[in-house]
Parts: sequence; structure tokens; C-alpha cells
Amino acid sequence: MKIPAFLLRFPHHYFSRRTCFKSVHFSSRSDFLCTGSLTPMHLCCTKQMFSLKGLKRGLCHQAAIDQQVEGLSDREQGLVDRLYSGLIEGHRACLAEAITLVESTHHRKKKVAQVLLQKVLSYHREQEKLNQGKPLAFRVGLSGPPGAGKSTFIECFGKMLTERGHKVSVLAVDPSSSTSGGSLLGDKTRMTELSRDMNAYIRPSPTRGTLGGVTRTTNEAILLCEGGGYDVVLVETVGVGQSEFAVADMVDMFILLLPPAGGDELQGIKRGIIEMADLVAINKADGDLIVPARRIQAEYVSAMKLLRKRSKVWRPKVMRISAKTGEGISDMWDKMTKFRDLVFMSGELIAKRRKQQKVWMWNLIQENMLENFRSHLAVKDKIPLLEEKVLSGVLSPGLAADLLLKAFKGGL
Ligand SMILES: Nc1nc2c(ncn2[C@@H]2O[C@H](COP(=O)(O)OP(=O)(O)OP(=O)(O)O)[C@@H](O)[C@H]2O)c(=O)[nH]1
Repeated sequence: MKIPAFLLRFPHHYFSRRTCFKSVHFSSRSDFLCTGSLTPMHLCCTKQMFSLKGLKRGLCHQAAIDQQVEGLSDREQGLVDRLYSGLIEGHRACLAEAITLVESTHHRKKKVAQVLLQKVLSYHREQEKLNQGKPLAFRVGLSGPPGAGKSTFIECFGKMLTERGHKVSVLAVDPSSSTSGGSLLGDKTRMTELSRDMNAYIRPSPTRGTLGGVTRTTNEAILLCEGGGYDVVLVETVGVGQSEFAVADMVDMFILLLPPAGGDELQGIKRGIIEMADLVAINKADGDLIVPARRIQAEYVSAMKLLRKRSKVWRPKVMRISAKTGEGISDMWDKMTKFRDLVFMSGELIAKRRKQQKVWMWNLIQENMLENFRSHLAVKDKIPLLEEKVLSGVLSPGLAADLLLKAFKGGL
């Protein structure tokens, strides 16, 4: 489709008319994510603006931002400007406020948050260009069963990094709270010393919402932390559910922290998560636990040899550490930076981040679609009825799903 010249010159004019074309070409749209021009949330919200095939990249991008900005009141625009400059100047209070904003489920606040994120993304791109394309921050996922020593480790590891001049943020993802009503990570006082450190920022995930919601806000919180100058972003999760898979999809490196305990005690840990690990750290390798820690290390070394190779330049490592004594922590950081440098130099890091952006966008679409489906008037009342029929064996799940989907499509 040929784009009229006046549209290229006045994209505002074009988009403000809310012209919406039916055709949707997602593959070309994914480019916006891969180049970091848009956040997946932004693209998800404004996808009707991208339906004109072949529209120039810069034009779409700018128009999308402009339209979002245009929709804001002066007060909202003022808030975006204040949070943005505060964030870039490194004020922790602004970072905290900005994360609260992205966590909000309020319609207006969500919109304001997207404008802010968009500005932060533009800032990122500029900074990364200055940094020869190297990412501003190292995103690290940390998972492990309850009691493995995650908080003790983060405290020790975080302090070591801040002493070396790094700025560290810790985002604790705990979606268990949304299903069980209790919080595994948020309830107790954790990492007391690190939380007092001015070069560290610790944030528990929201205690409400679905895993999808938590995933979105964590991804966005990562961007904000990076905008705030944190060069190491640690995303912590309890390794007993689905959250660790979600976290593995947001980070550059995924670390599994395990206690020196055997198979039975680690039943909660899913096999799949071991396959995601770039590094397995057997913690508590001190005192009487040194011997079992060695044994567990050997077991994991042989188990991991059997796993499919995920990187051309890195073989997952298994090492022993003690978060209590600090033994092995510095060596662990050396391995982590080696990993970061190797995957960056090989191009794997950038490719991984691009892929993650796409996964993030599709997760958002999936989540939104499902939410629309469940709350749609044509379906809402039928769901419990059909669920009941499936449970009692009167209807097959396939037929029930067909009936619901038909009702949904009919109601569109
Ligand atoms: N001996 C020894 N004990 C440790 C070490 N790291 C942690 N611990 C102990 O293990 C227990 C659990 O540590 P936490 O840091 O709270 O573990 P966690 O994984 O954060 O646990 P949750 O907060 O329940 O998820 C505490 O009693 C720690 O003192 C270590 O390196 N050596």
C-alpha cells in the first residue's frame, strides 16, 4: 500500500482520525519491540495504529508516542516529567513512585505509566548507543527453594557489589501470594543491611494479581531500575511454581541457588528449571555442610552434562558458595561477568533480549485476550455452567470450549 505524502508529513493528522485498518501483520510489528522502540505493553495497547502495512518505522513509533502523550492531562504530563527527571537523576523515591505507577491497574495510571516507560526506553536507547550497543545493566534471575539462603545470598552479594561501585536493585517476584494469600518473599524483614545501602534498591512484587500481571510489572520495573542507573538488576523468585520460568524469560542470566540437600528435599524444584540455569550455586558450603555440598555439586555437574546445550559460548557451571561466610561469592561474580561478556560478544545476549521482548508482548496479548474472554457478557454466565458439565462428564472439554468460543465470537 502506498502511503500518501501528506500522511508522512503529518502523522498526527492521520492517527488522530483513528483510522483503523483490518489487516494485522504482527511479524512486521515485532520489529518495534526488537529495536526497543516500543514496550510490548505499548504495542499491545496501540496495535490498531500499526495496521497500515509498510508504514515507515520512525513514523509509526513517533506517532504512537505522540498519541499517547496527547491523551494526557497537564497534571498527568507533569507527573511523567517529574518522575522521568527524578528517575534519570537517580532519586530512589521517584523510582519507587514510578514502579507503583506501572503496578497500578487503574486505566488512567496505566496510560501515564506507558508514556513514562516510553520516555525511559528512548533514554535507554541513547545511552546504549553511547555504550557501543552494550546493555546498560546486567539482568540476573535468582531462584531457589524456600530456605536455600536467597536473602542471605542477596545481602552478601549485593553488599559486595555496592562496595565495588555498582548500583544494585533487587526485585522480588512472588506470585504465590496471589494464589495462596500469603507471601513467601514479602512478609518478613529480609536483607536488612542491603536495604539501608544507598546504592541498593529492594522492591517486593505486588501482592495481588495473576502471574501474567506480575510478569508485566516486573519487566517494566526492570526497565525503570535501569533508567535509574542500577547496573545490576537482580530478579528473585521462589523456585516452586511457574514464576521462575517467567523470570528466566526476562533476564540475561539465570541462577539457581540450592541448599546442599538431595532429591527428596528438592522435590518442589522442577526439573525444567534446572535446564534454564546458566549457573547453579550450591549454598551453605561451610562447616558440617561442606561434604554434602561437594556431593550435591558432583551430582549436578553430571546431571547437567546430559542437558541440551543452549549457548554456543557458555556451558552451565555448578559451584559451591557460602552466603554466610562469603566464600565463593567473589568467584561467582567473576563467572557471571565472564558469562555476560561472552554472550554479549557472541551476539547471543542481544538476540536473547529481542526474543524476550516478543515473548513479553505475546504474554500480554494472551493475558488481555483471556481477561476479555472471561469477562465478556456473551460468555461470563455460561462459564460456570459449562465448567460444571465438563466436571460431571456430560460434556467433553473440547465441545465446551467450542461452545464458549462460538458464543464469544458471536458476541463480538
Ligand atoms: N550455614 C549456612 N547457613 C545459611 C547460609 N545461607 C543461609 N543460611 C541459613 O539458611 C536459612 C535460610 O536462609 P534465608 O536466606 O532466609 O533463605 P531464603 O532462601 O531467603 O528463604 P525464604 O526467605 O524462606 O525463601 C537461615 O537460617 C540462614 O541463616 C550459608 O551460606 N551457610
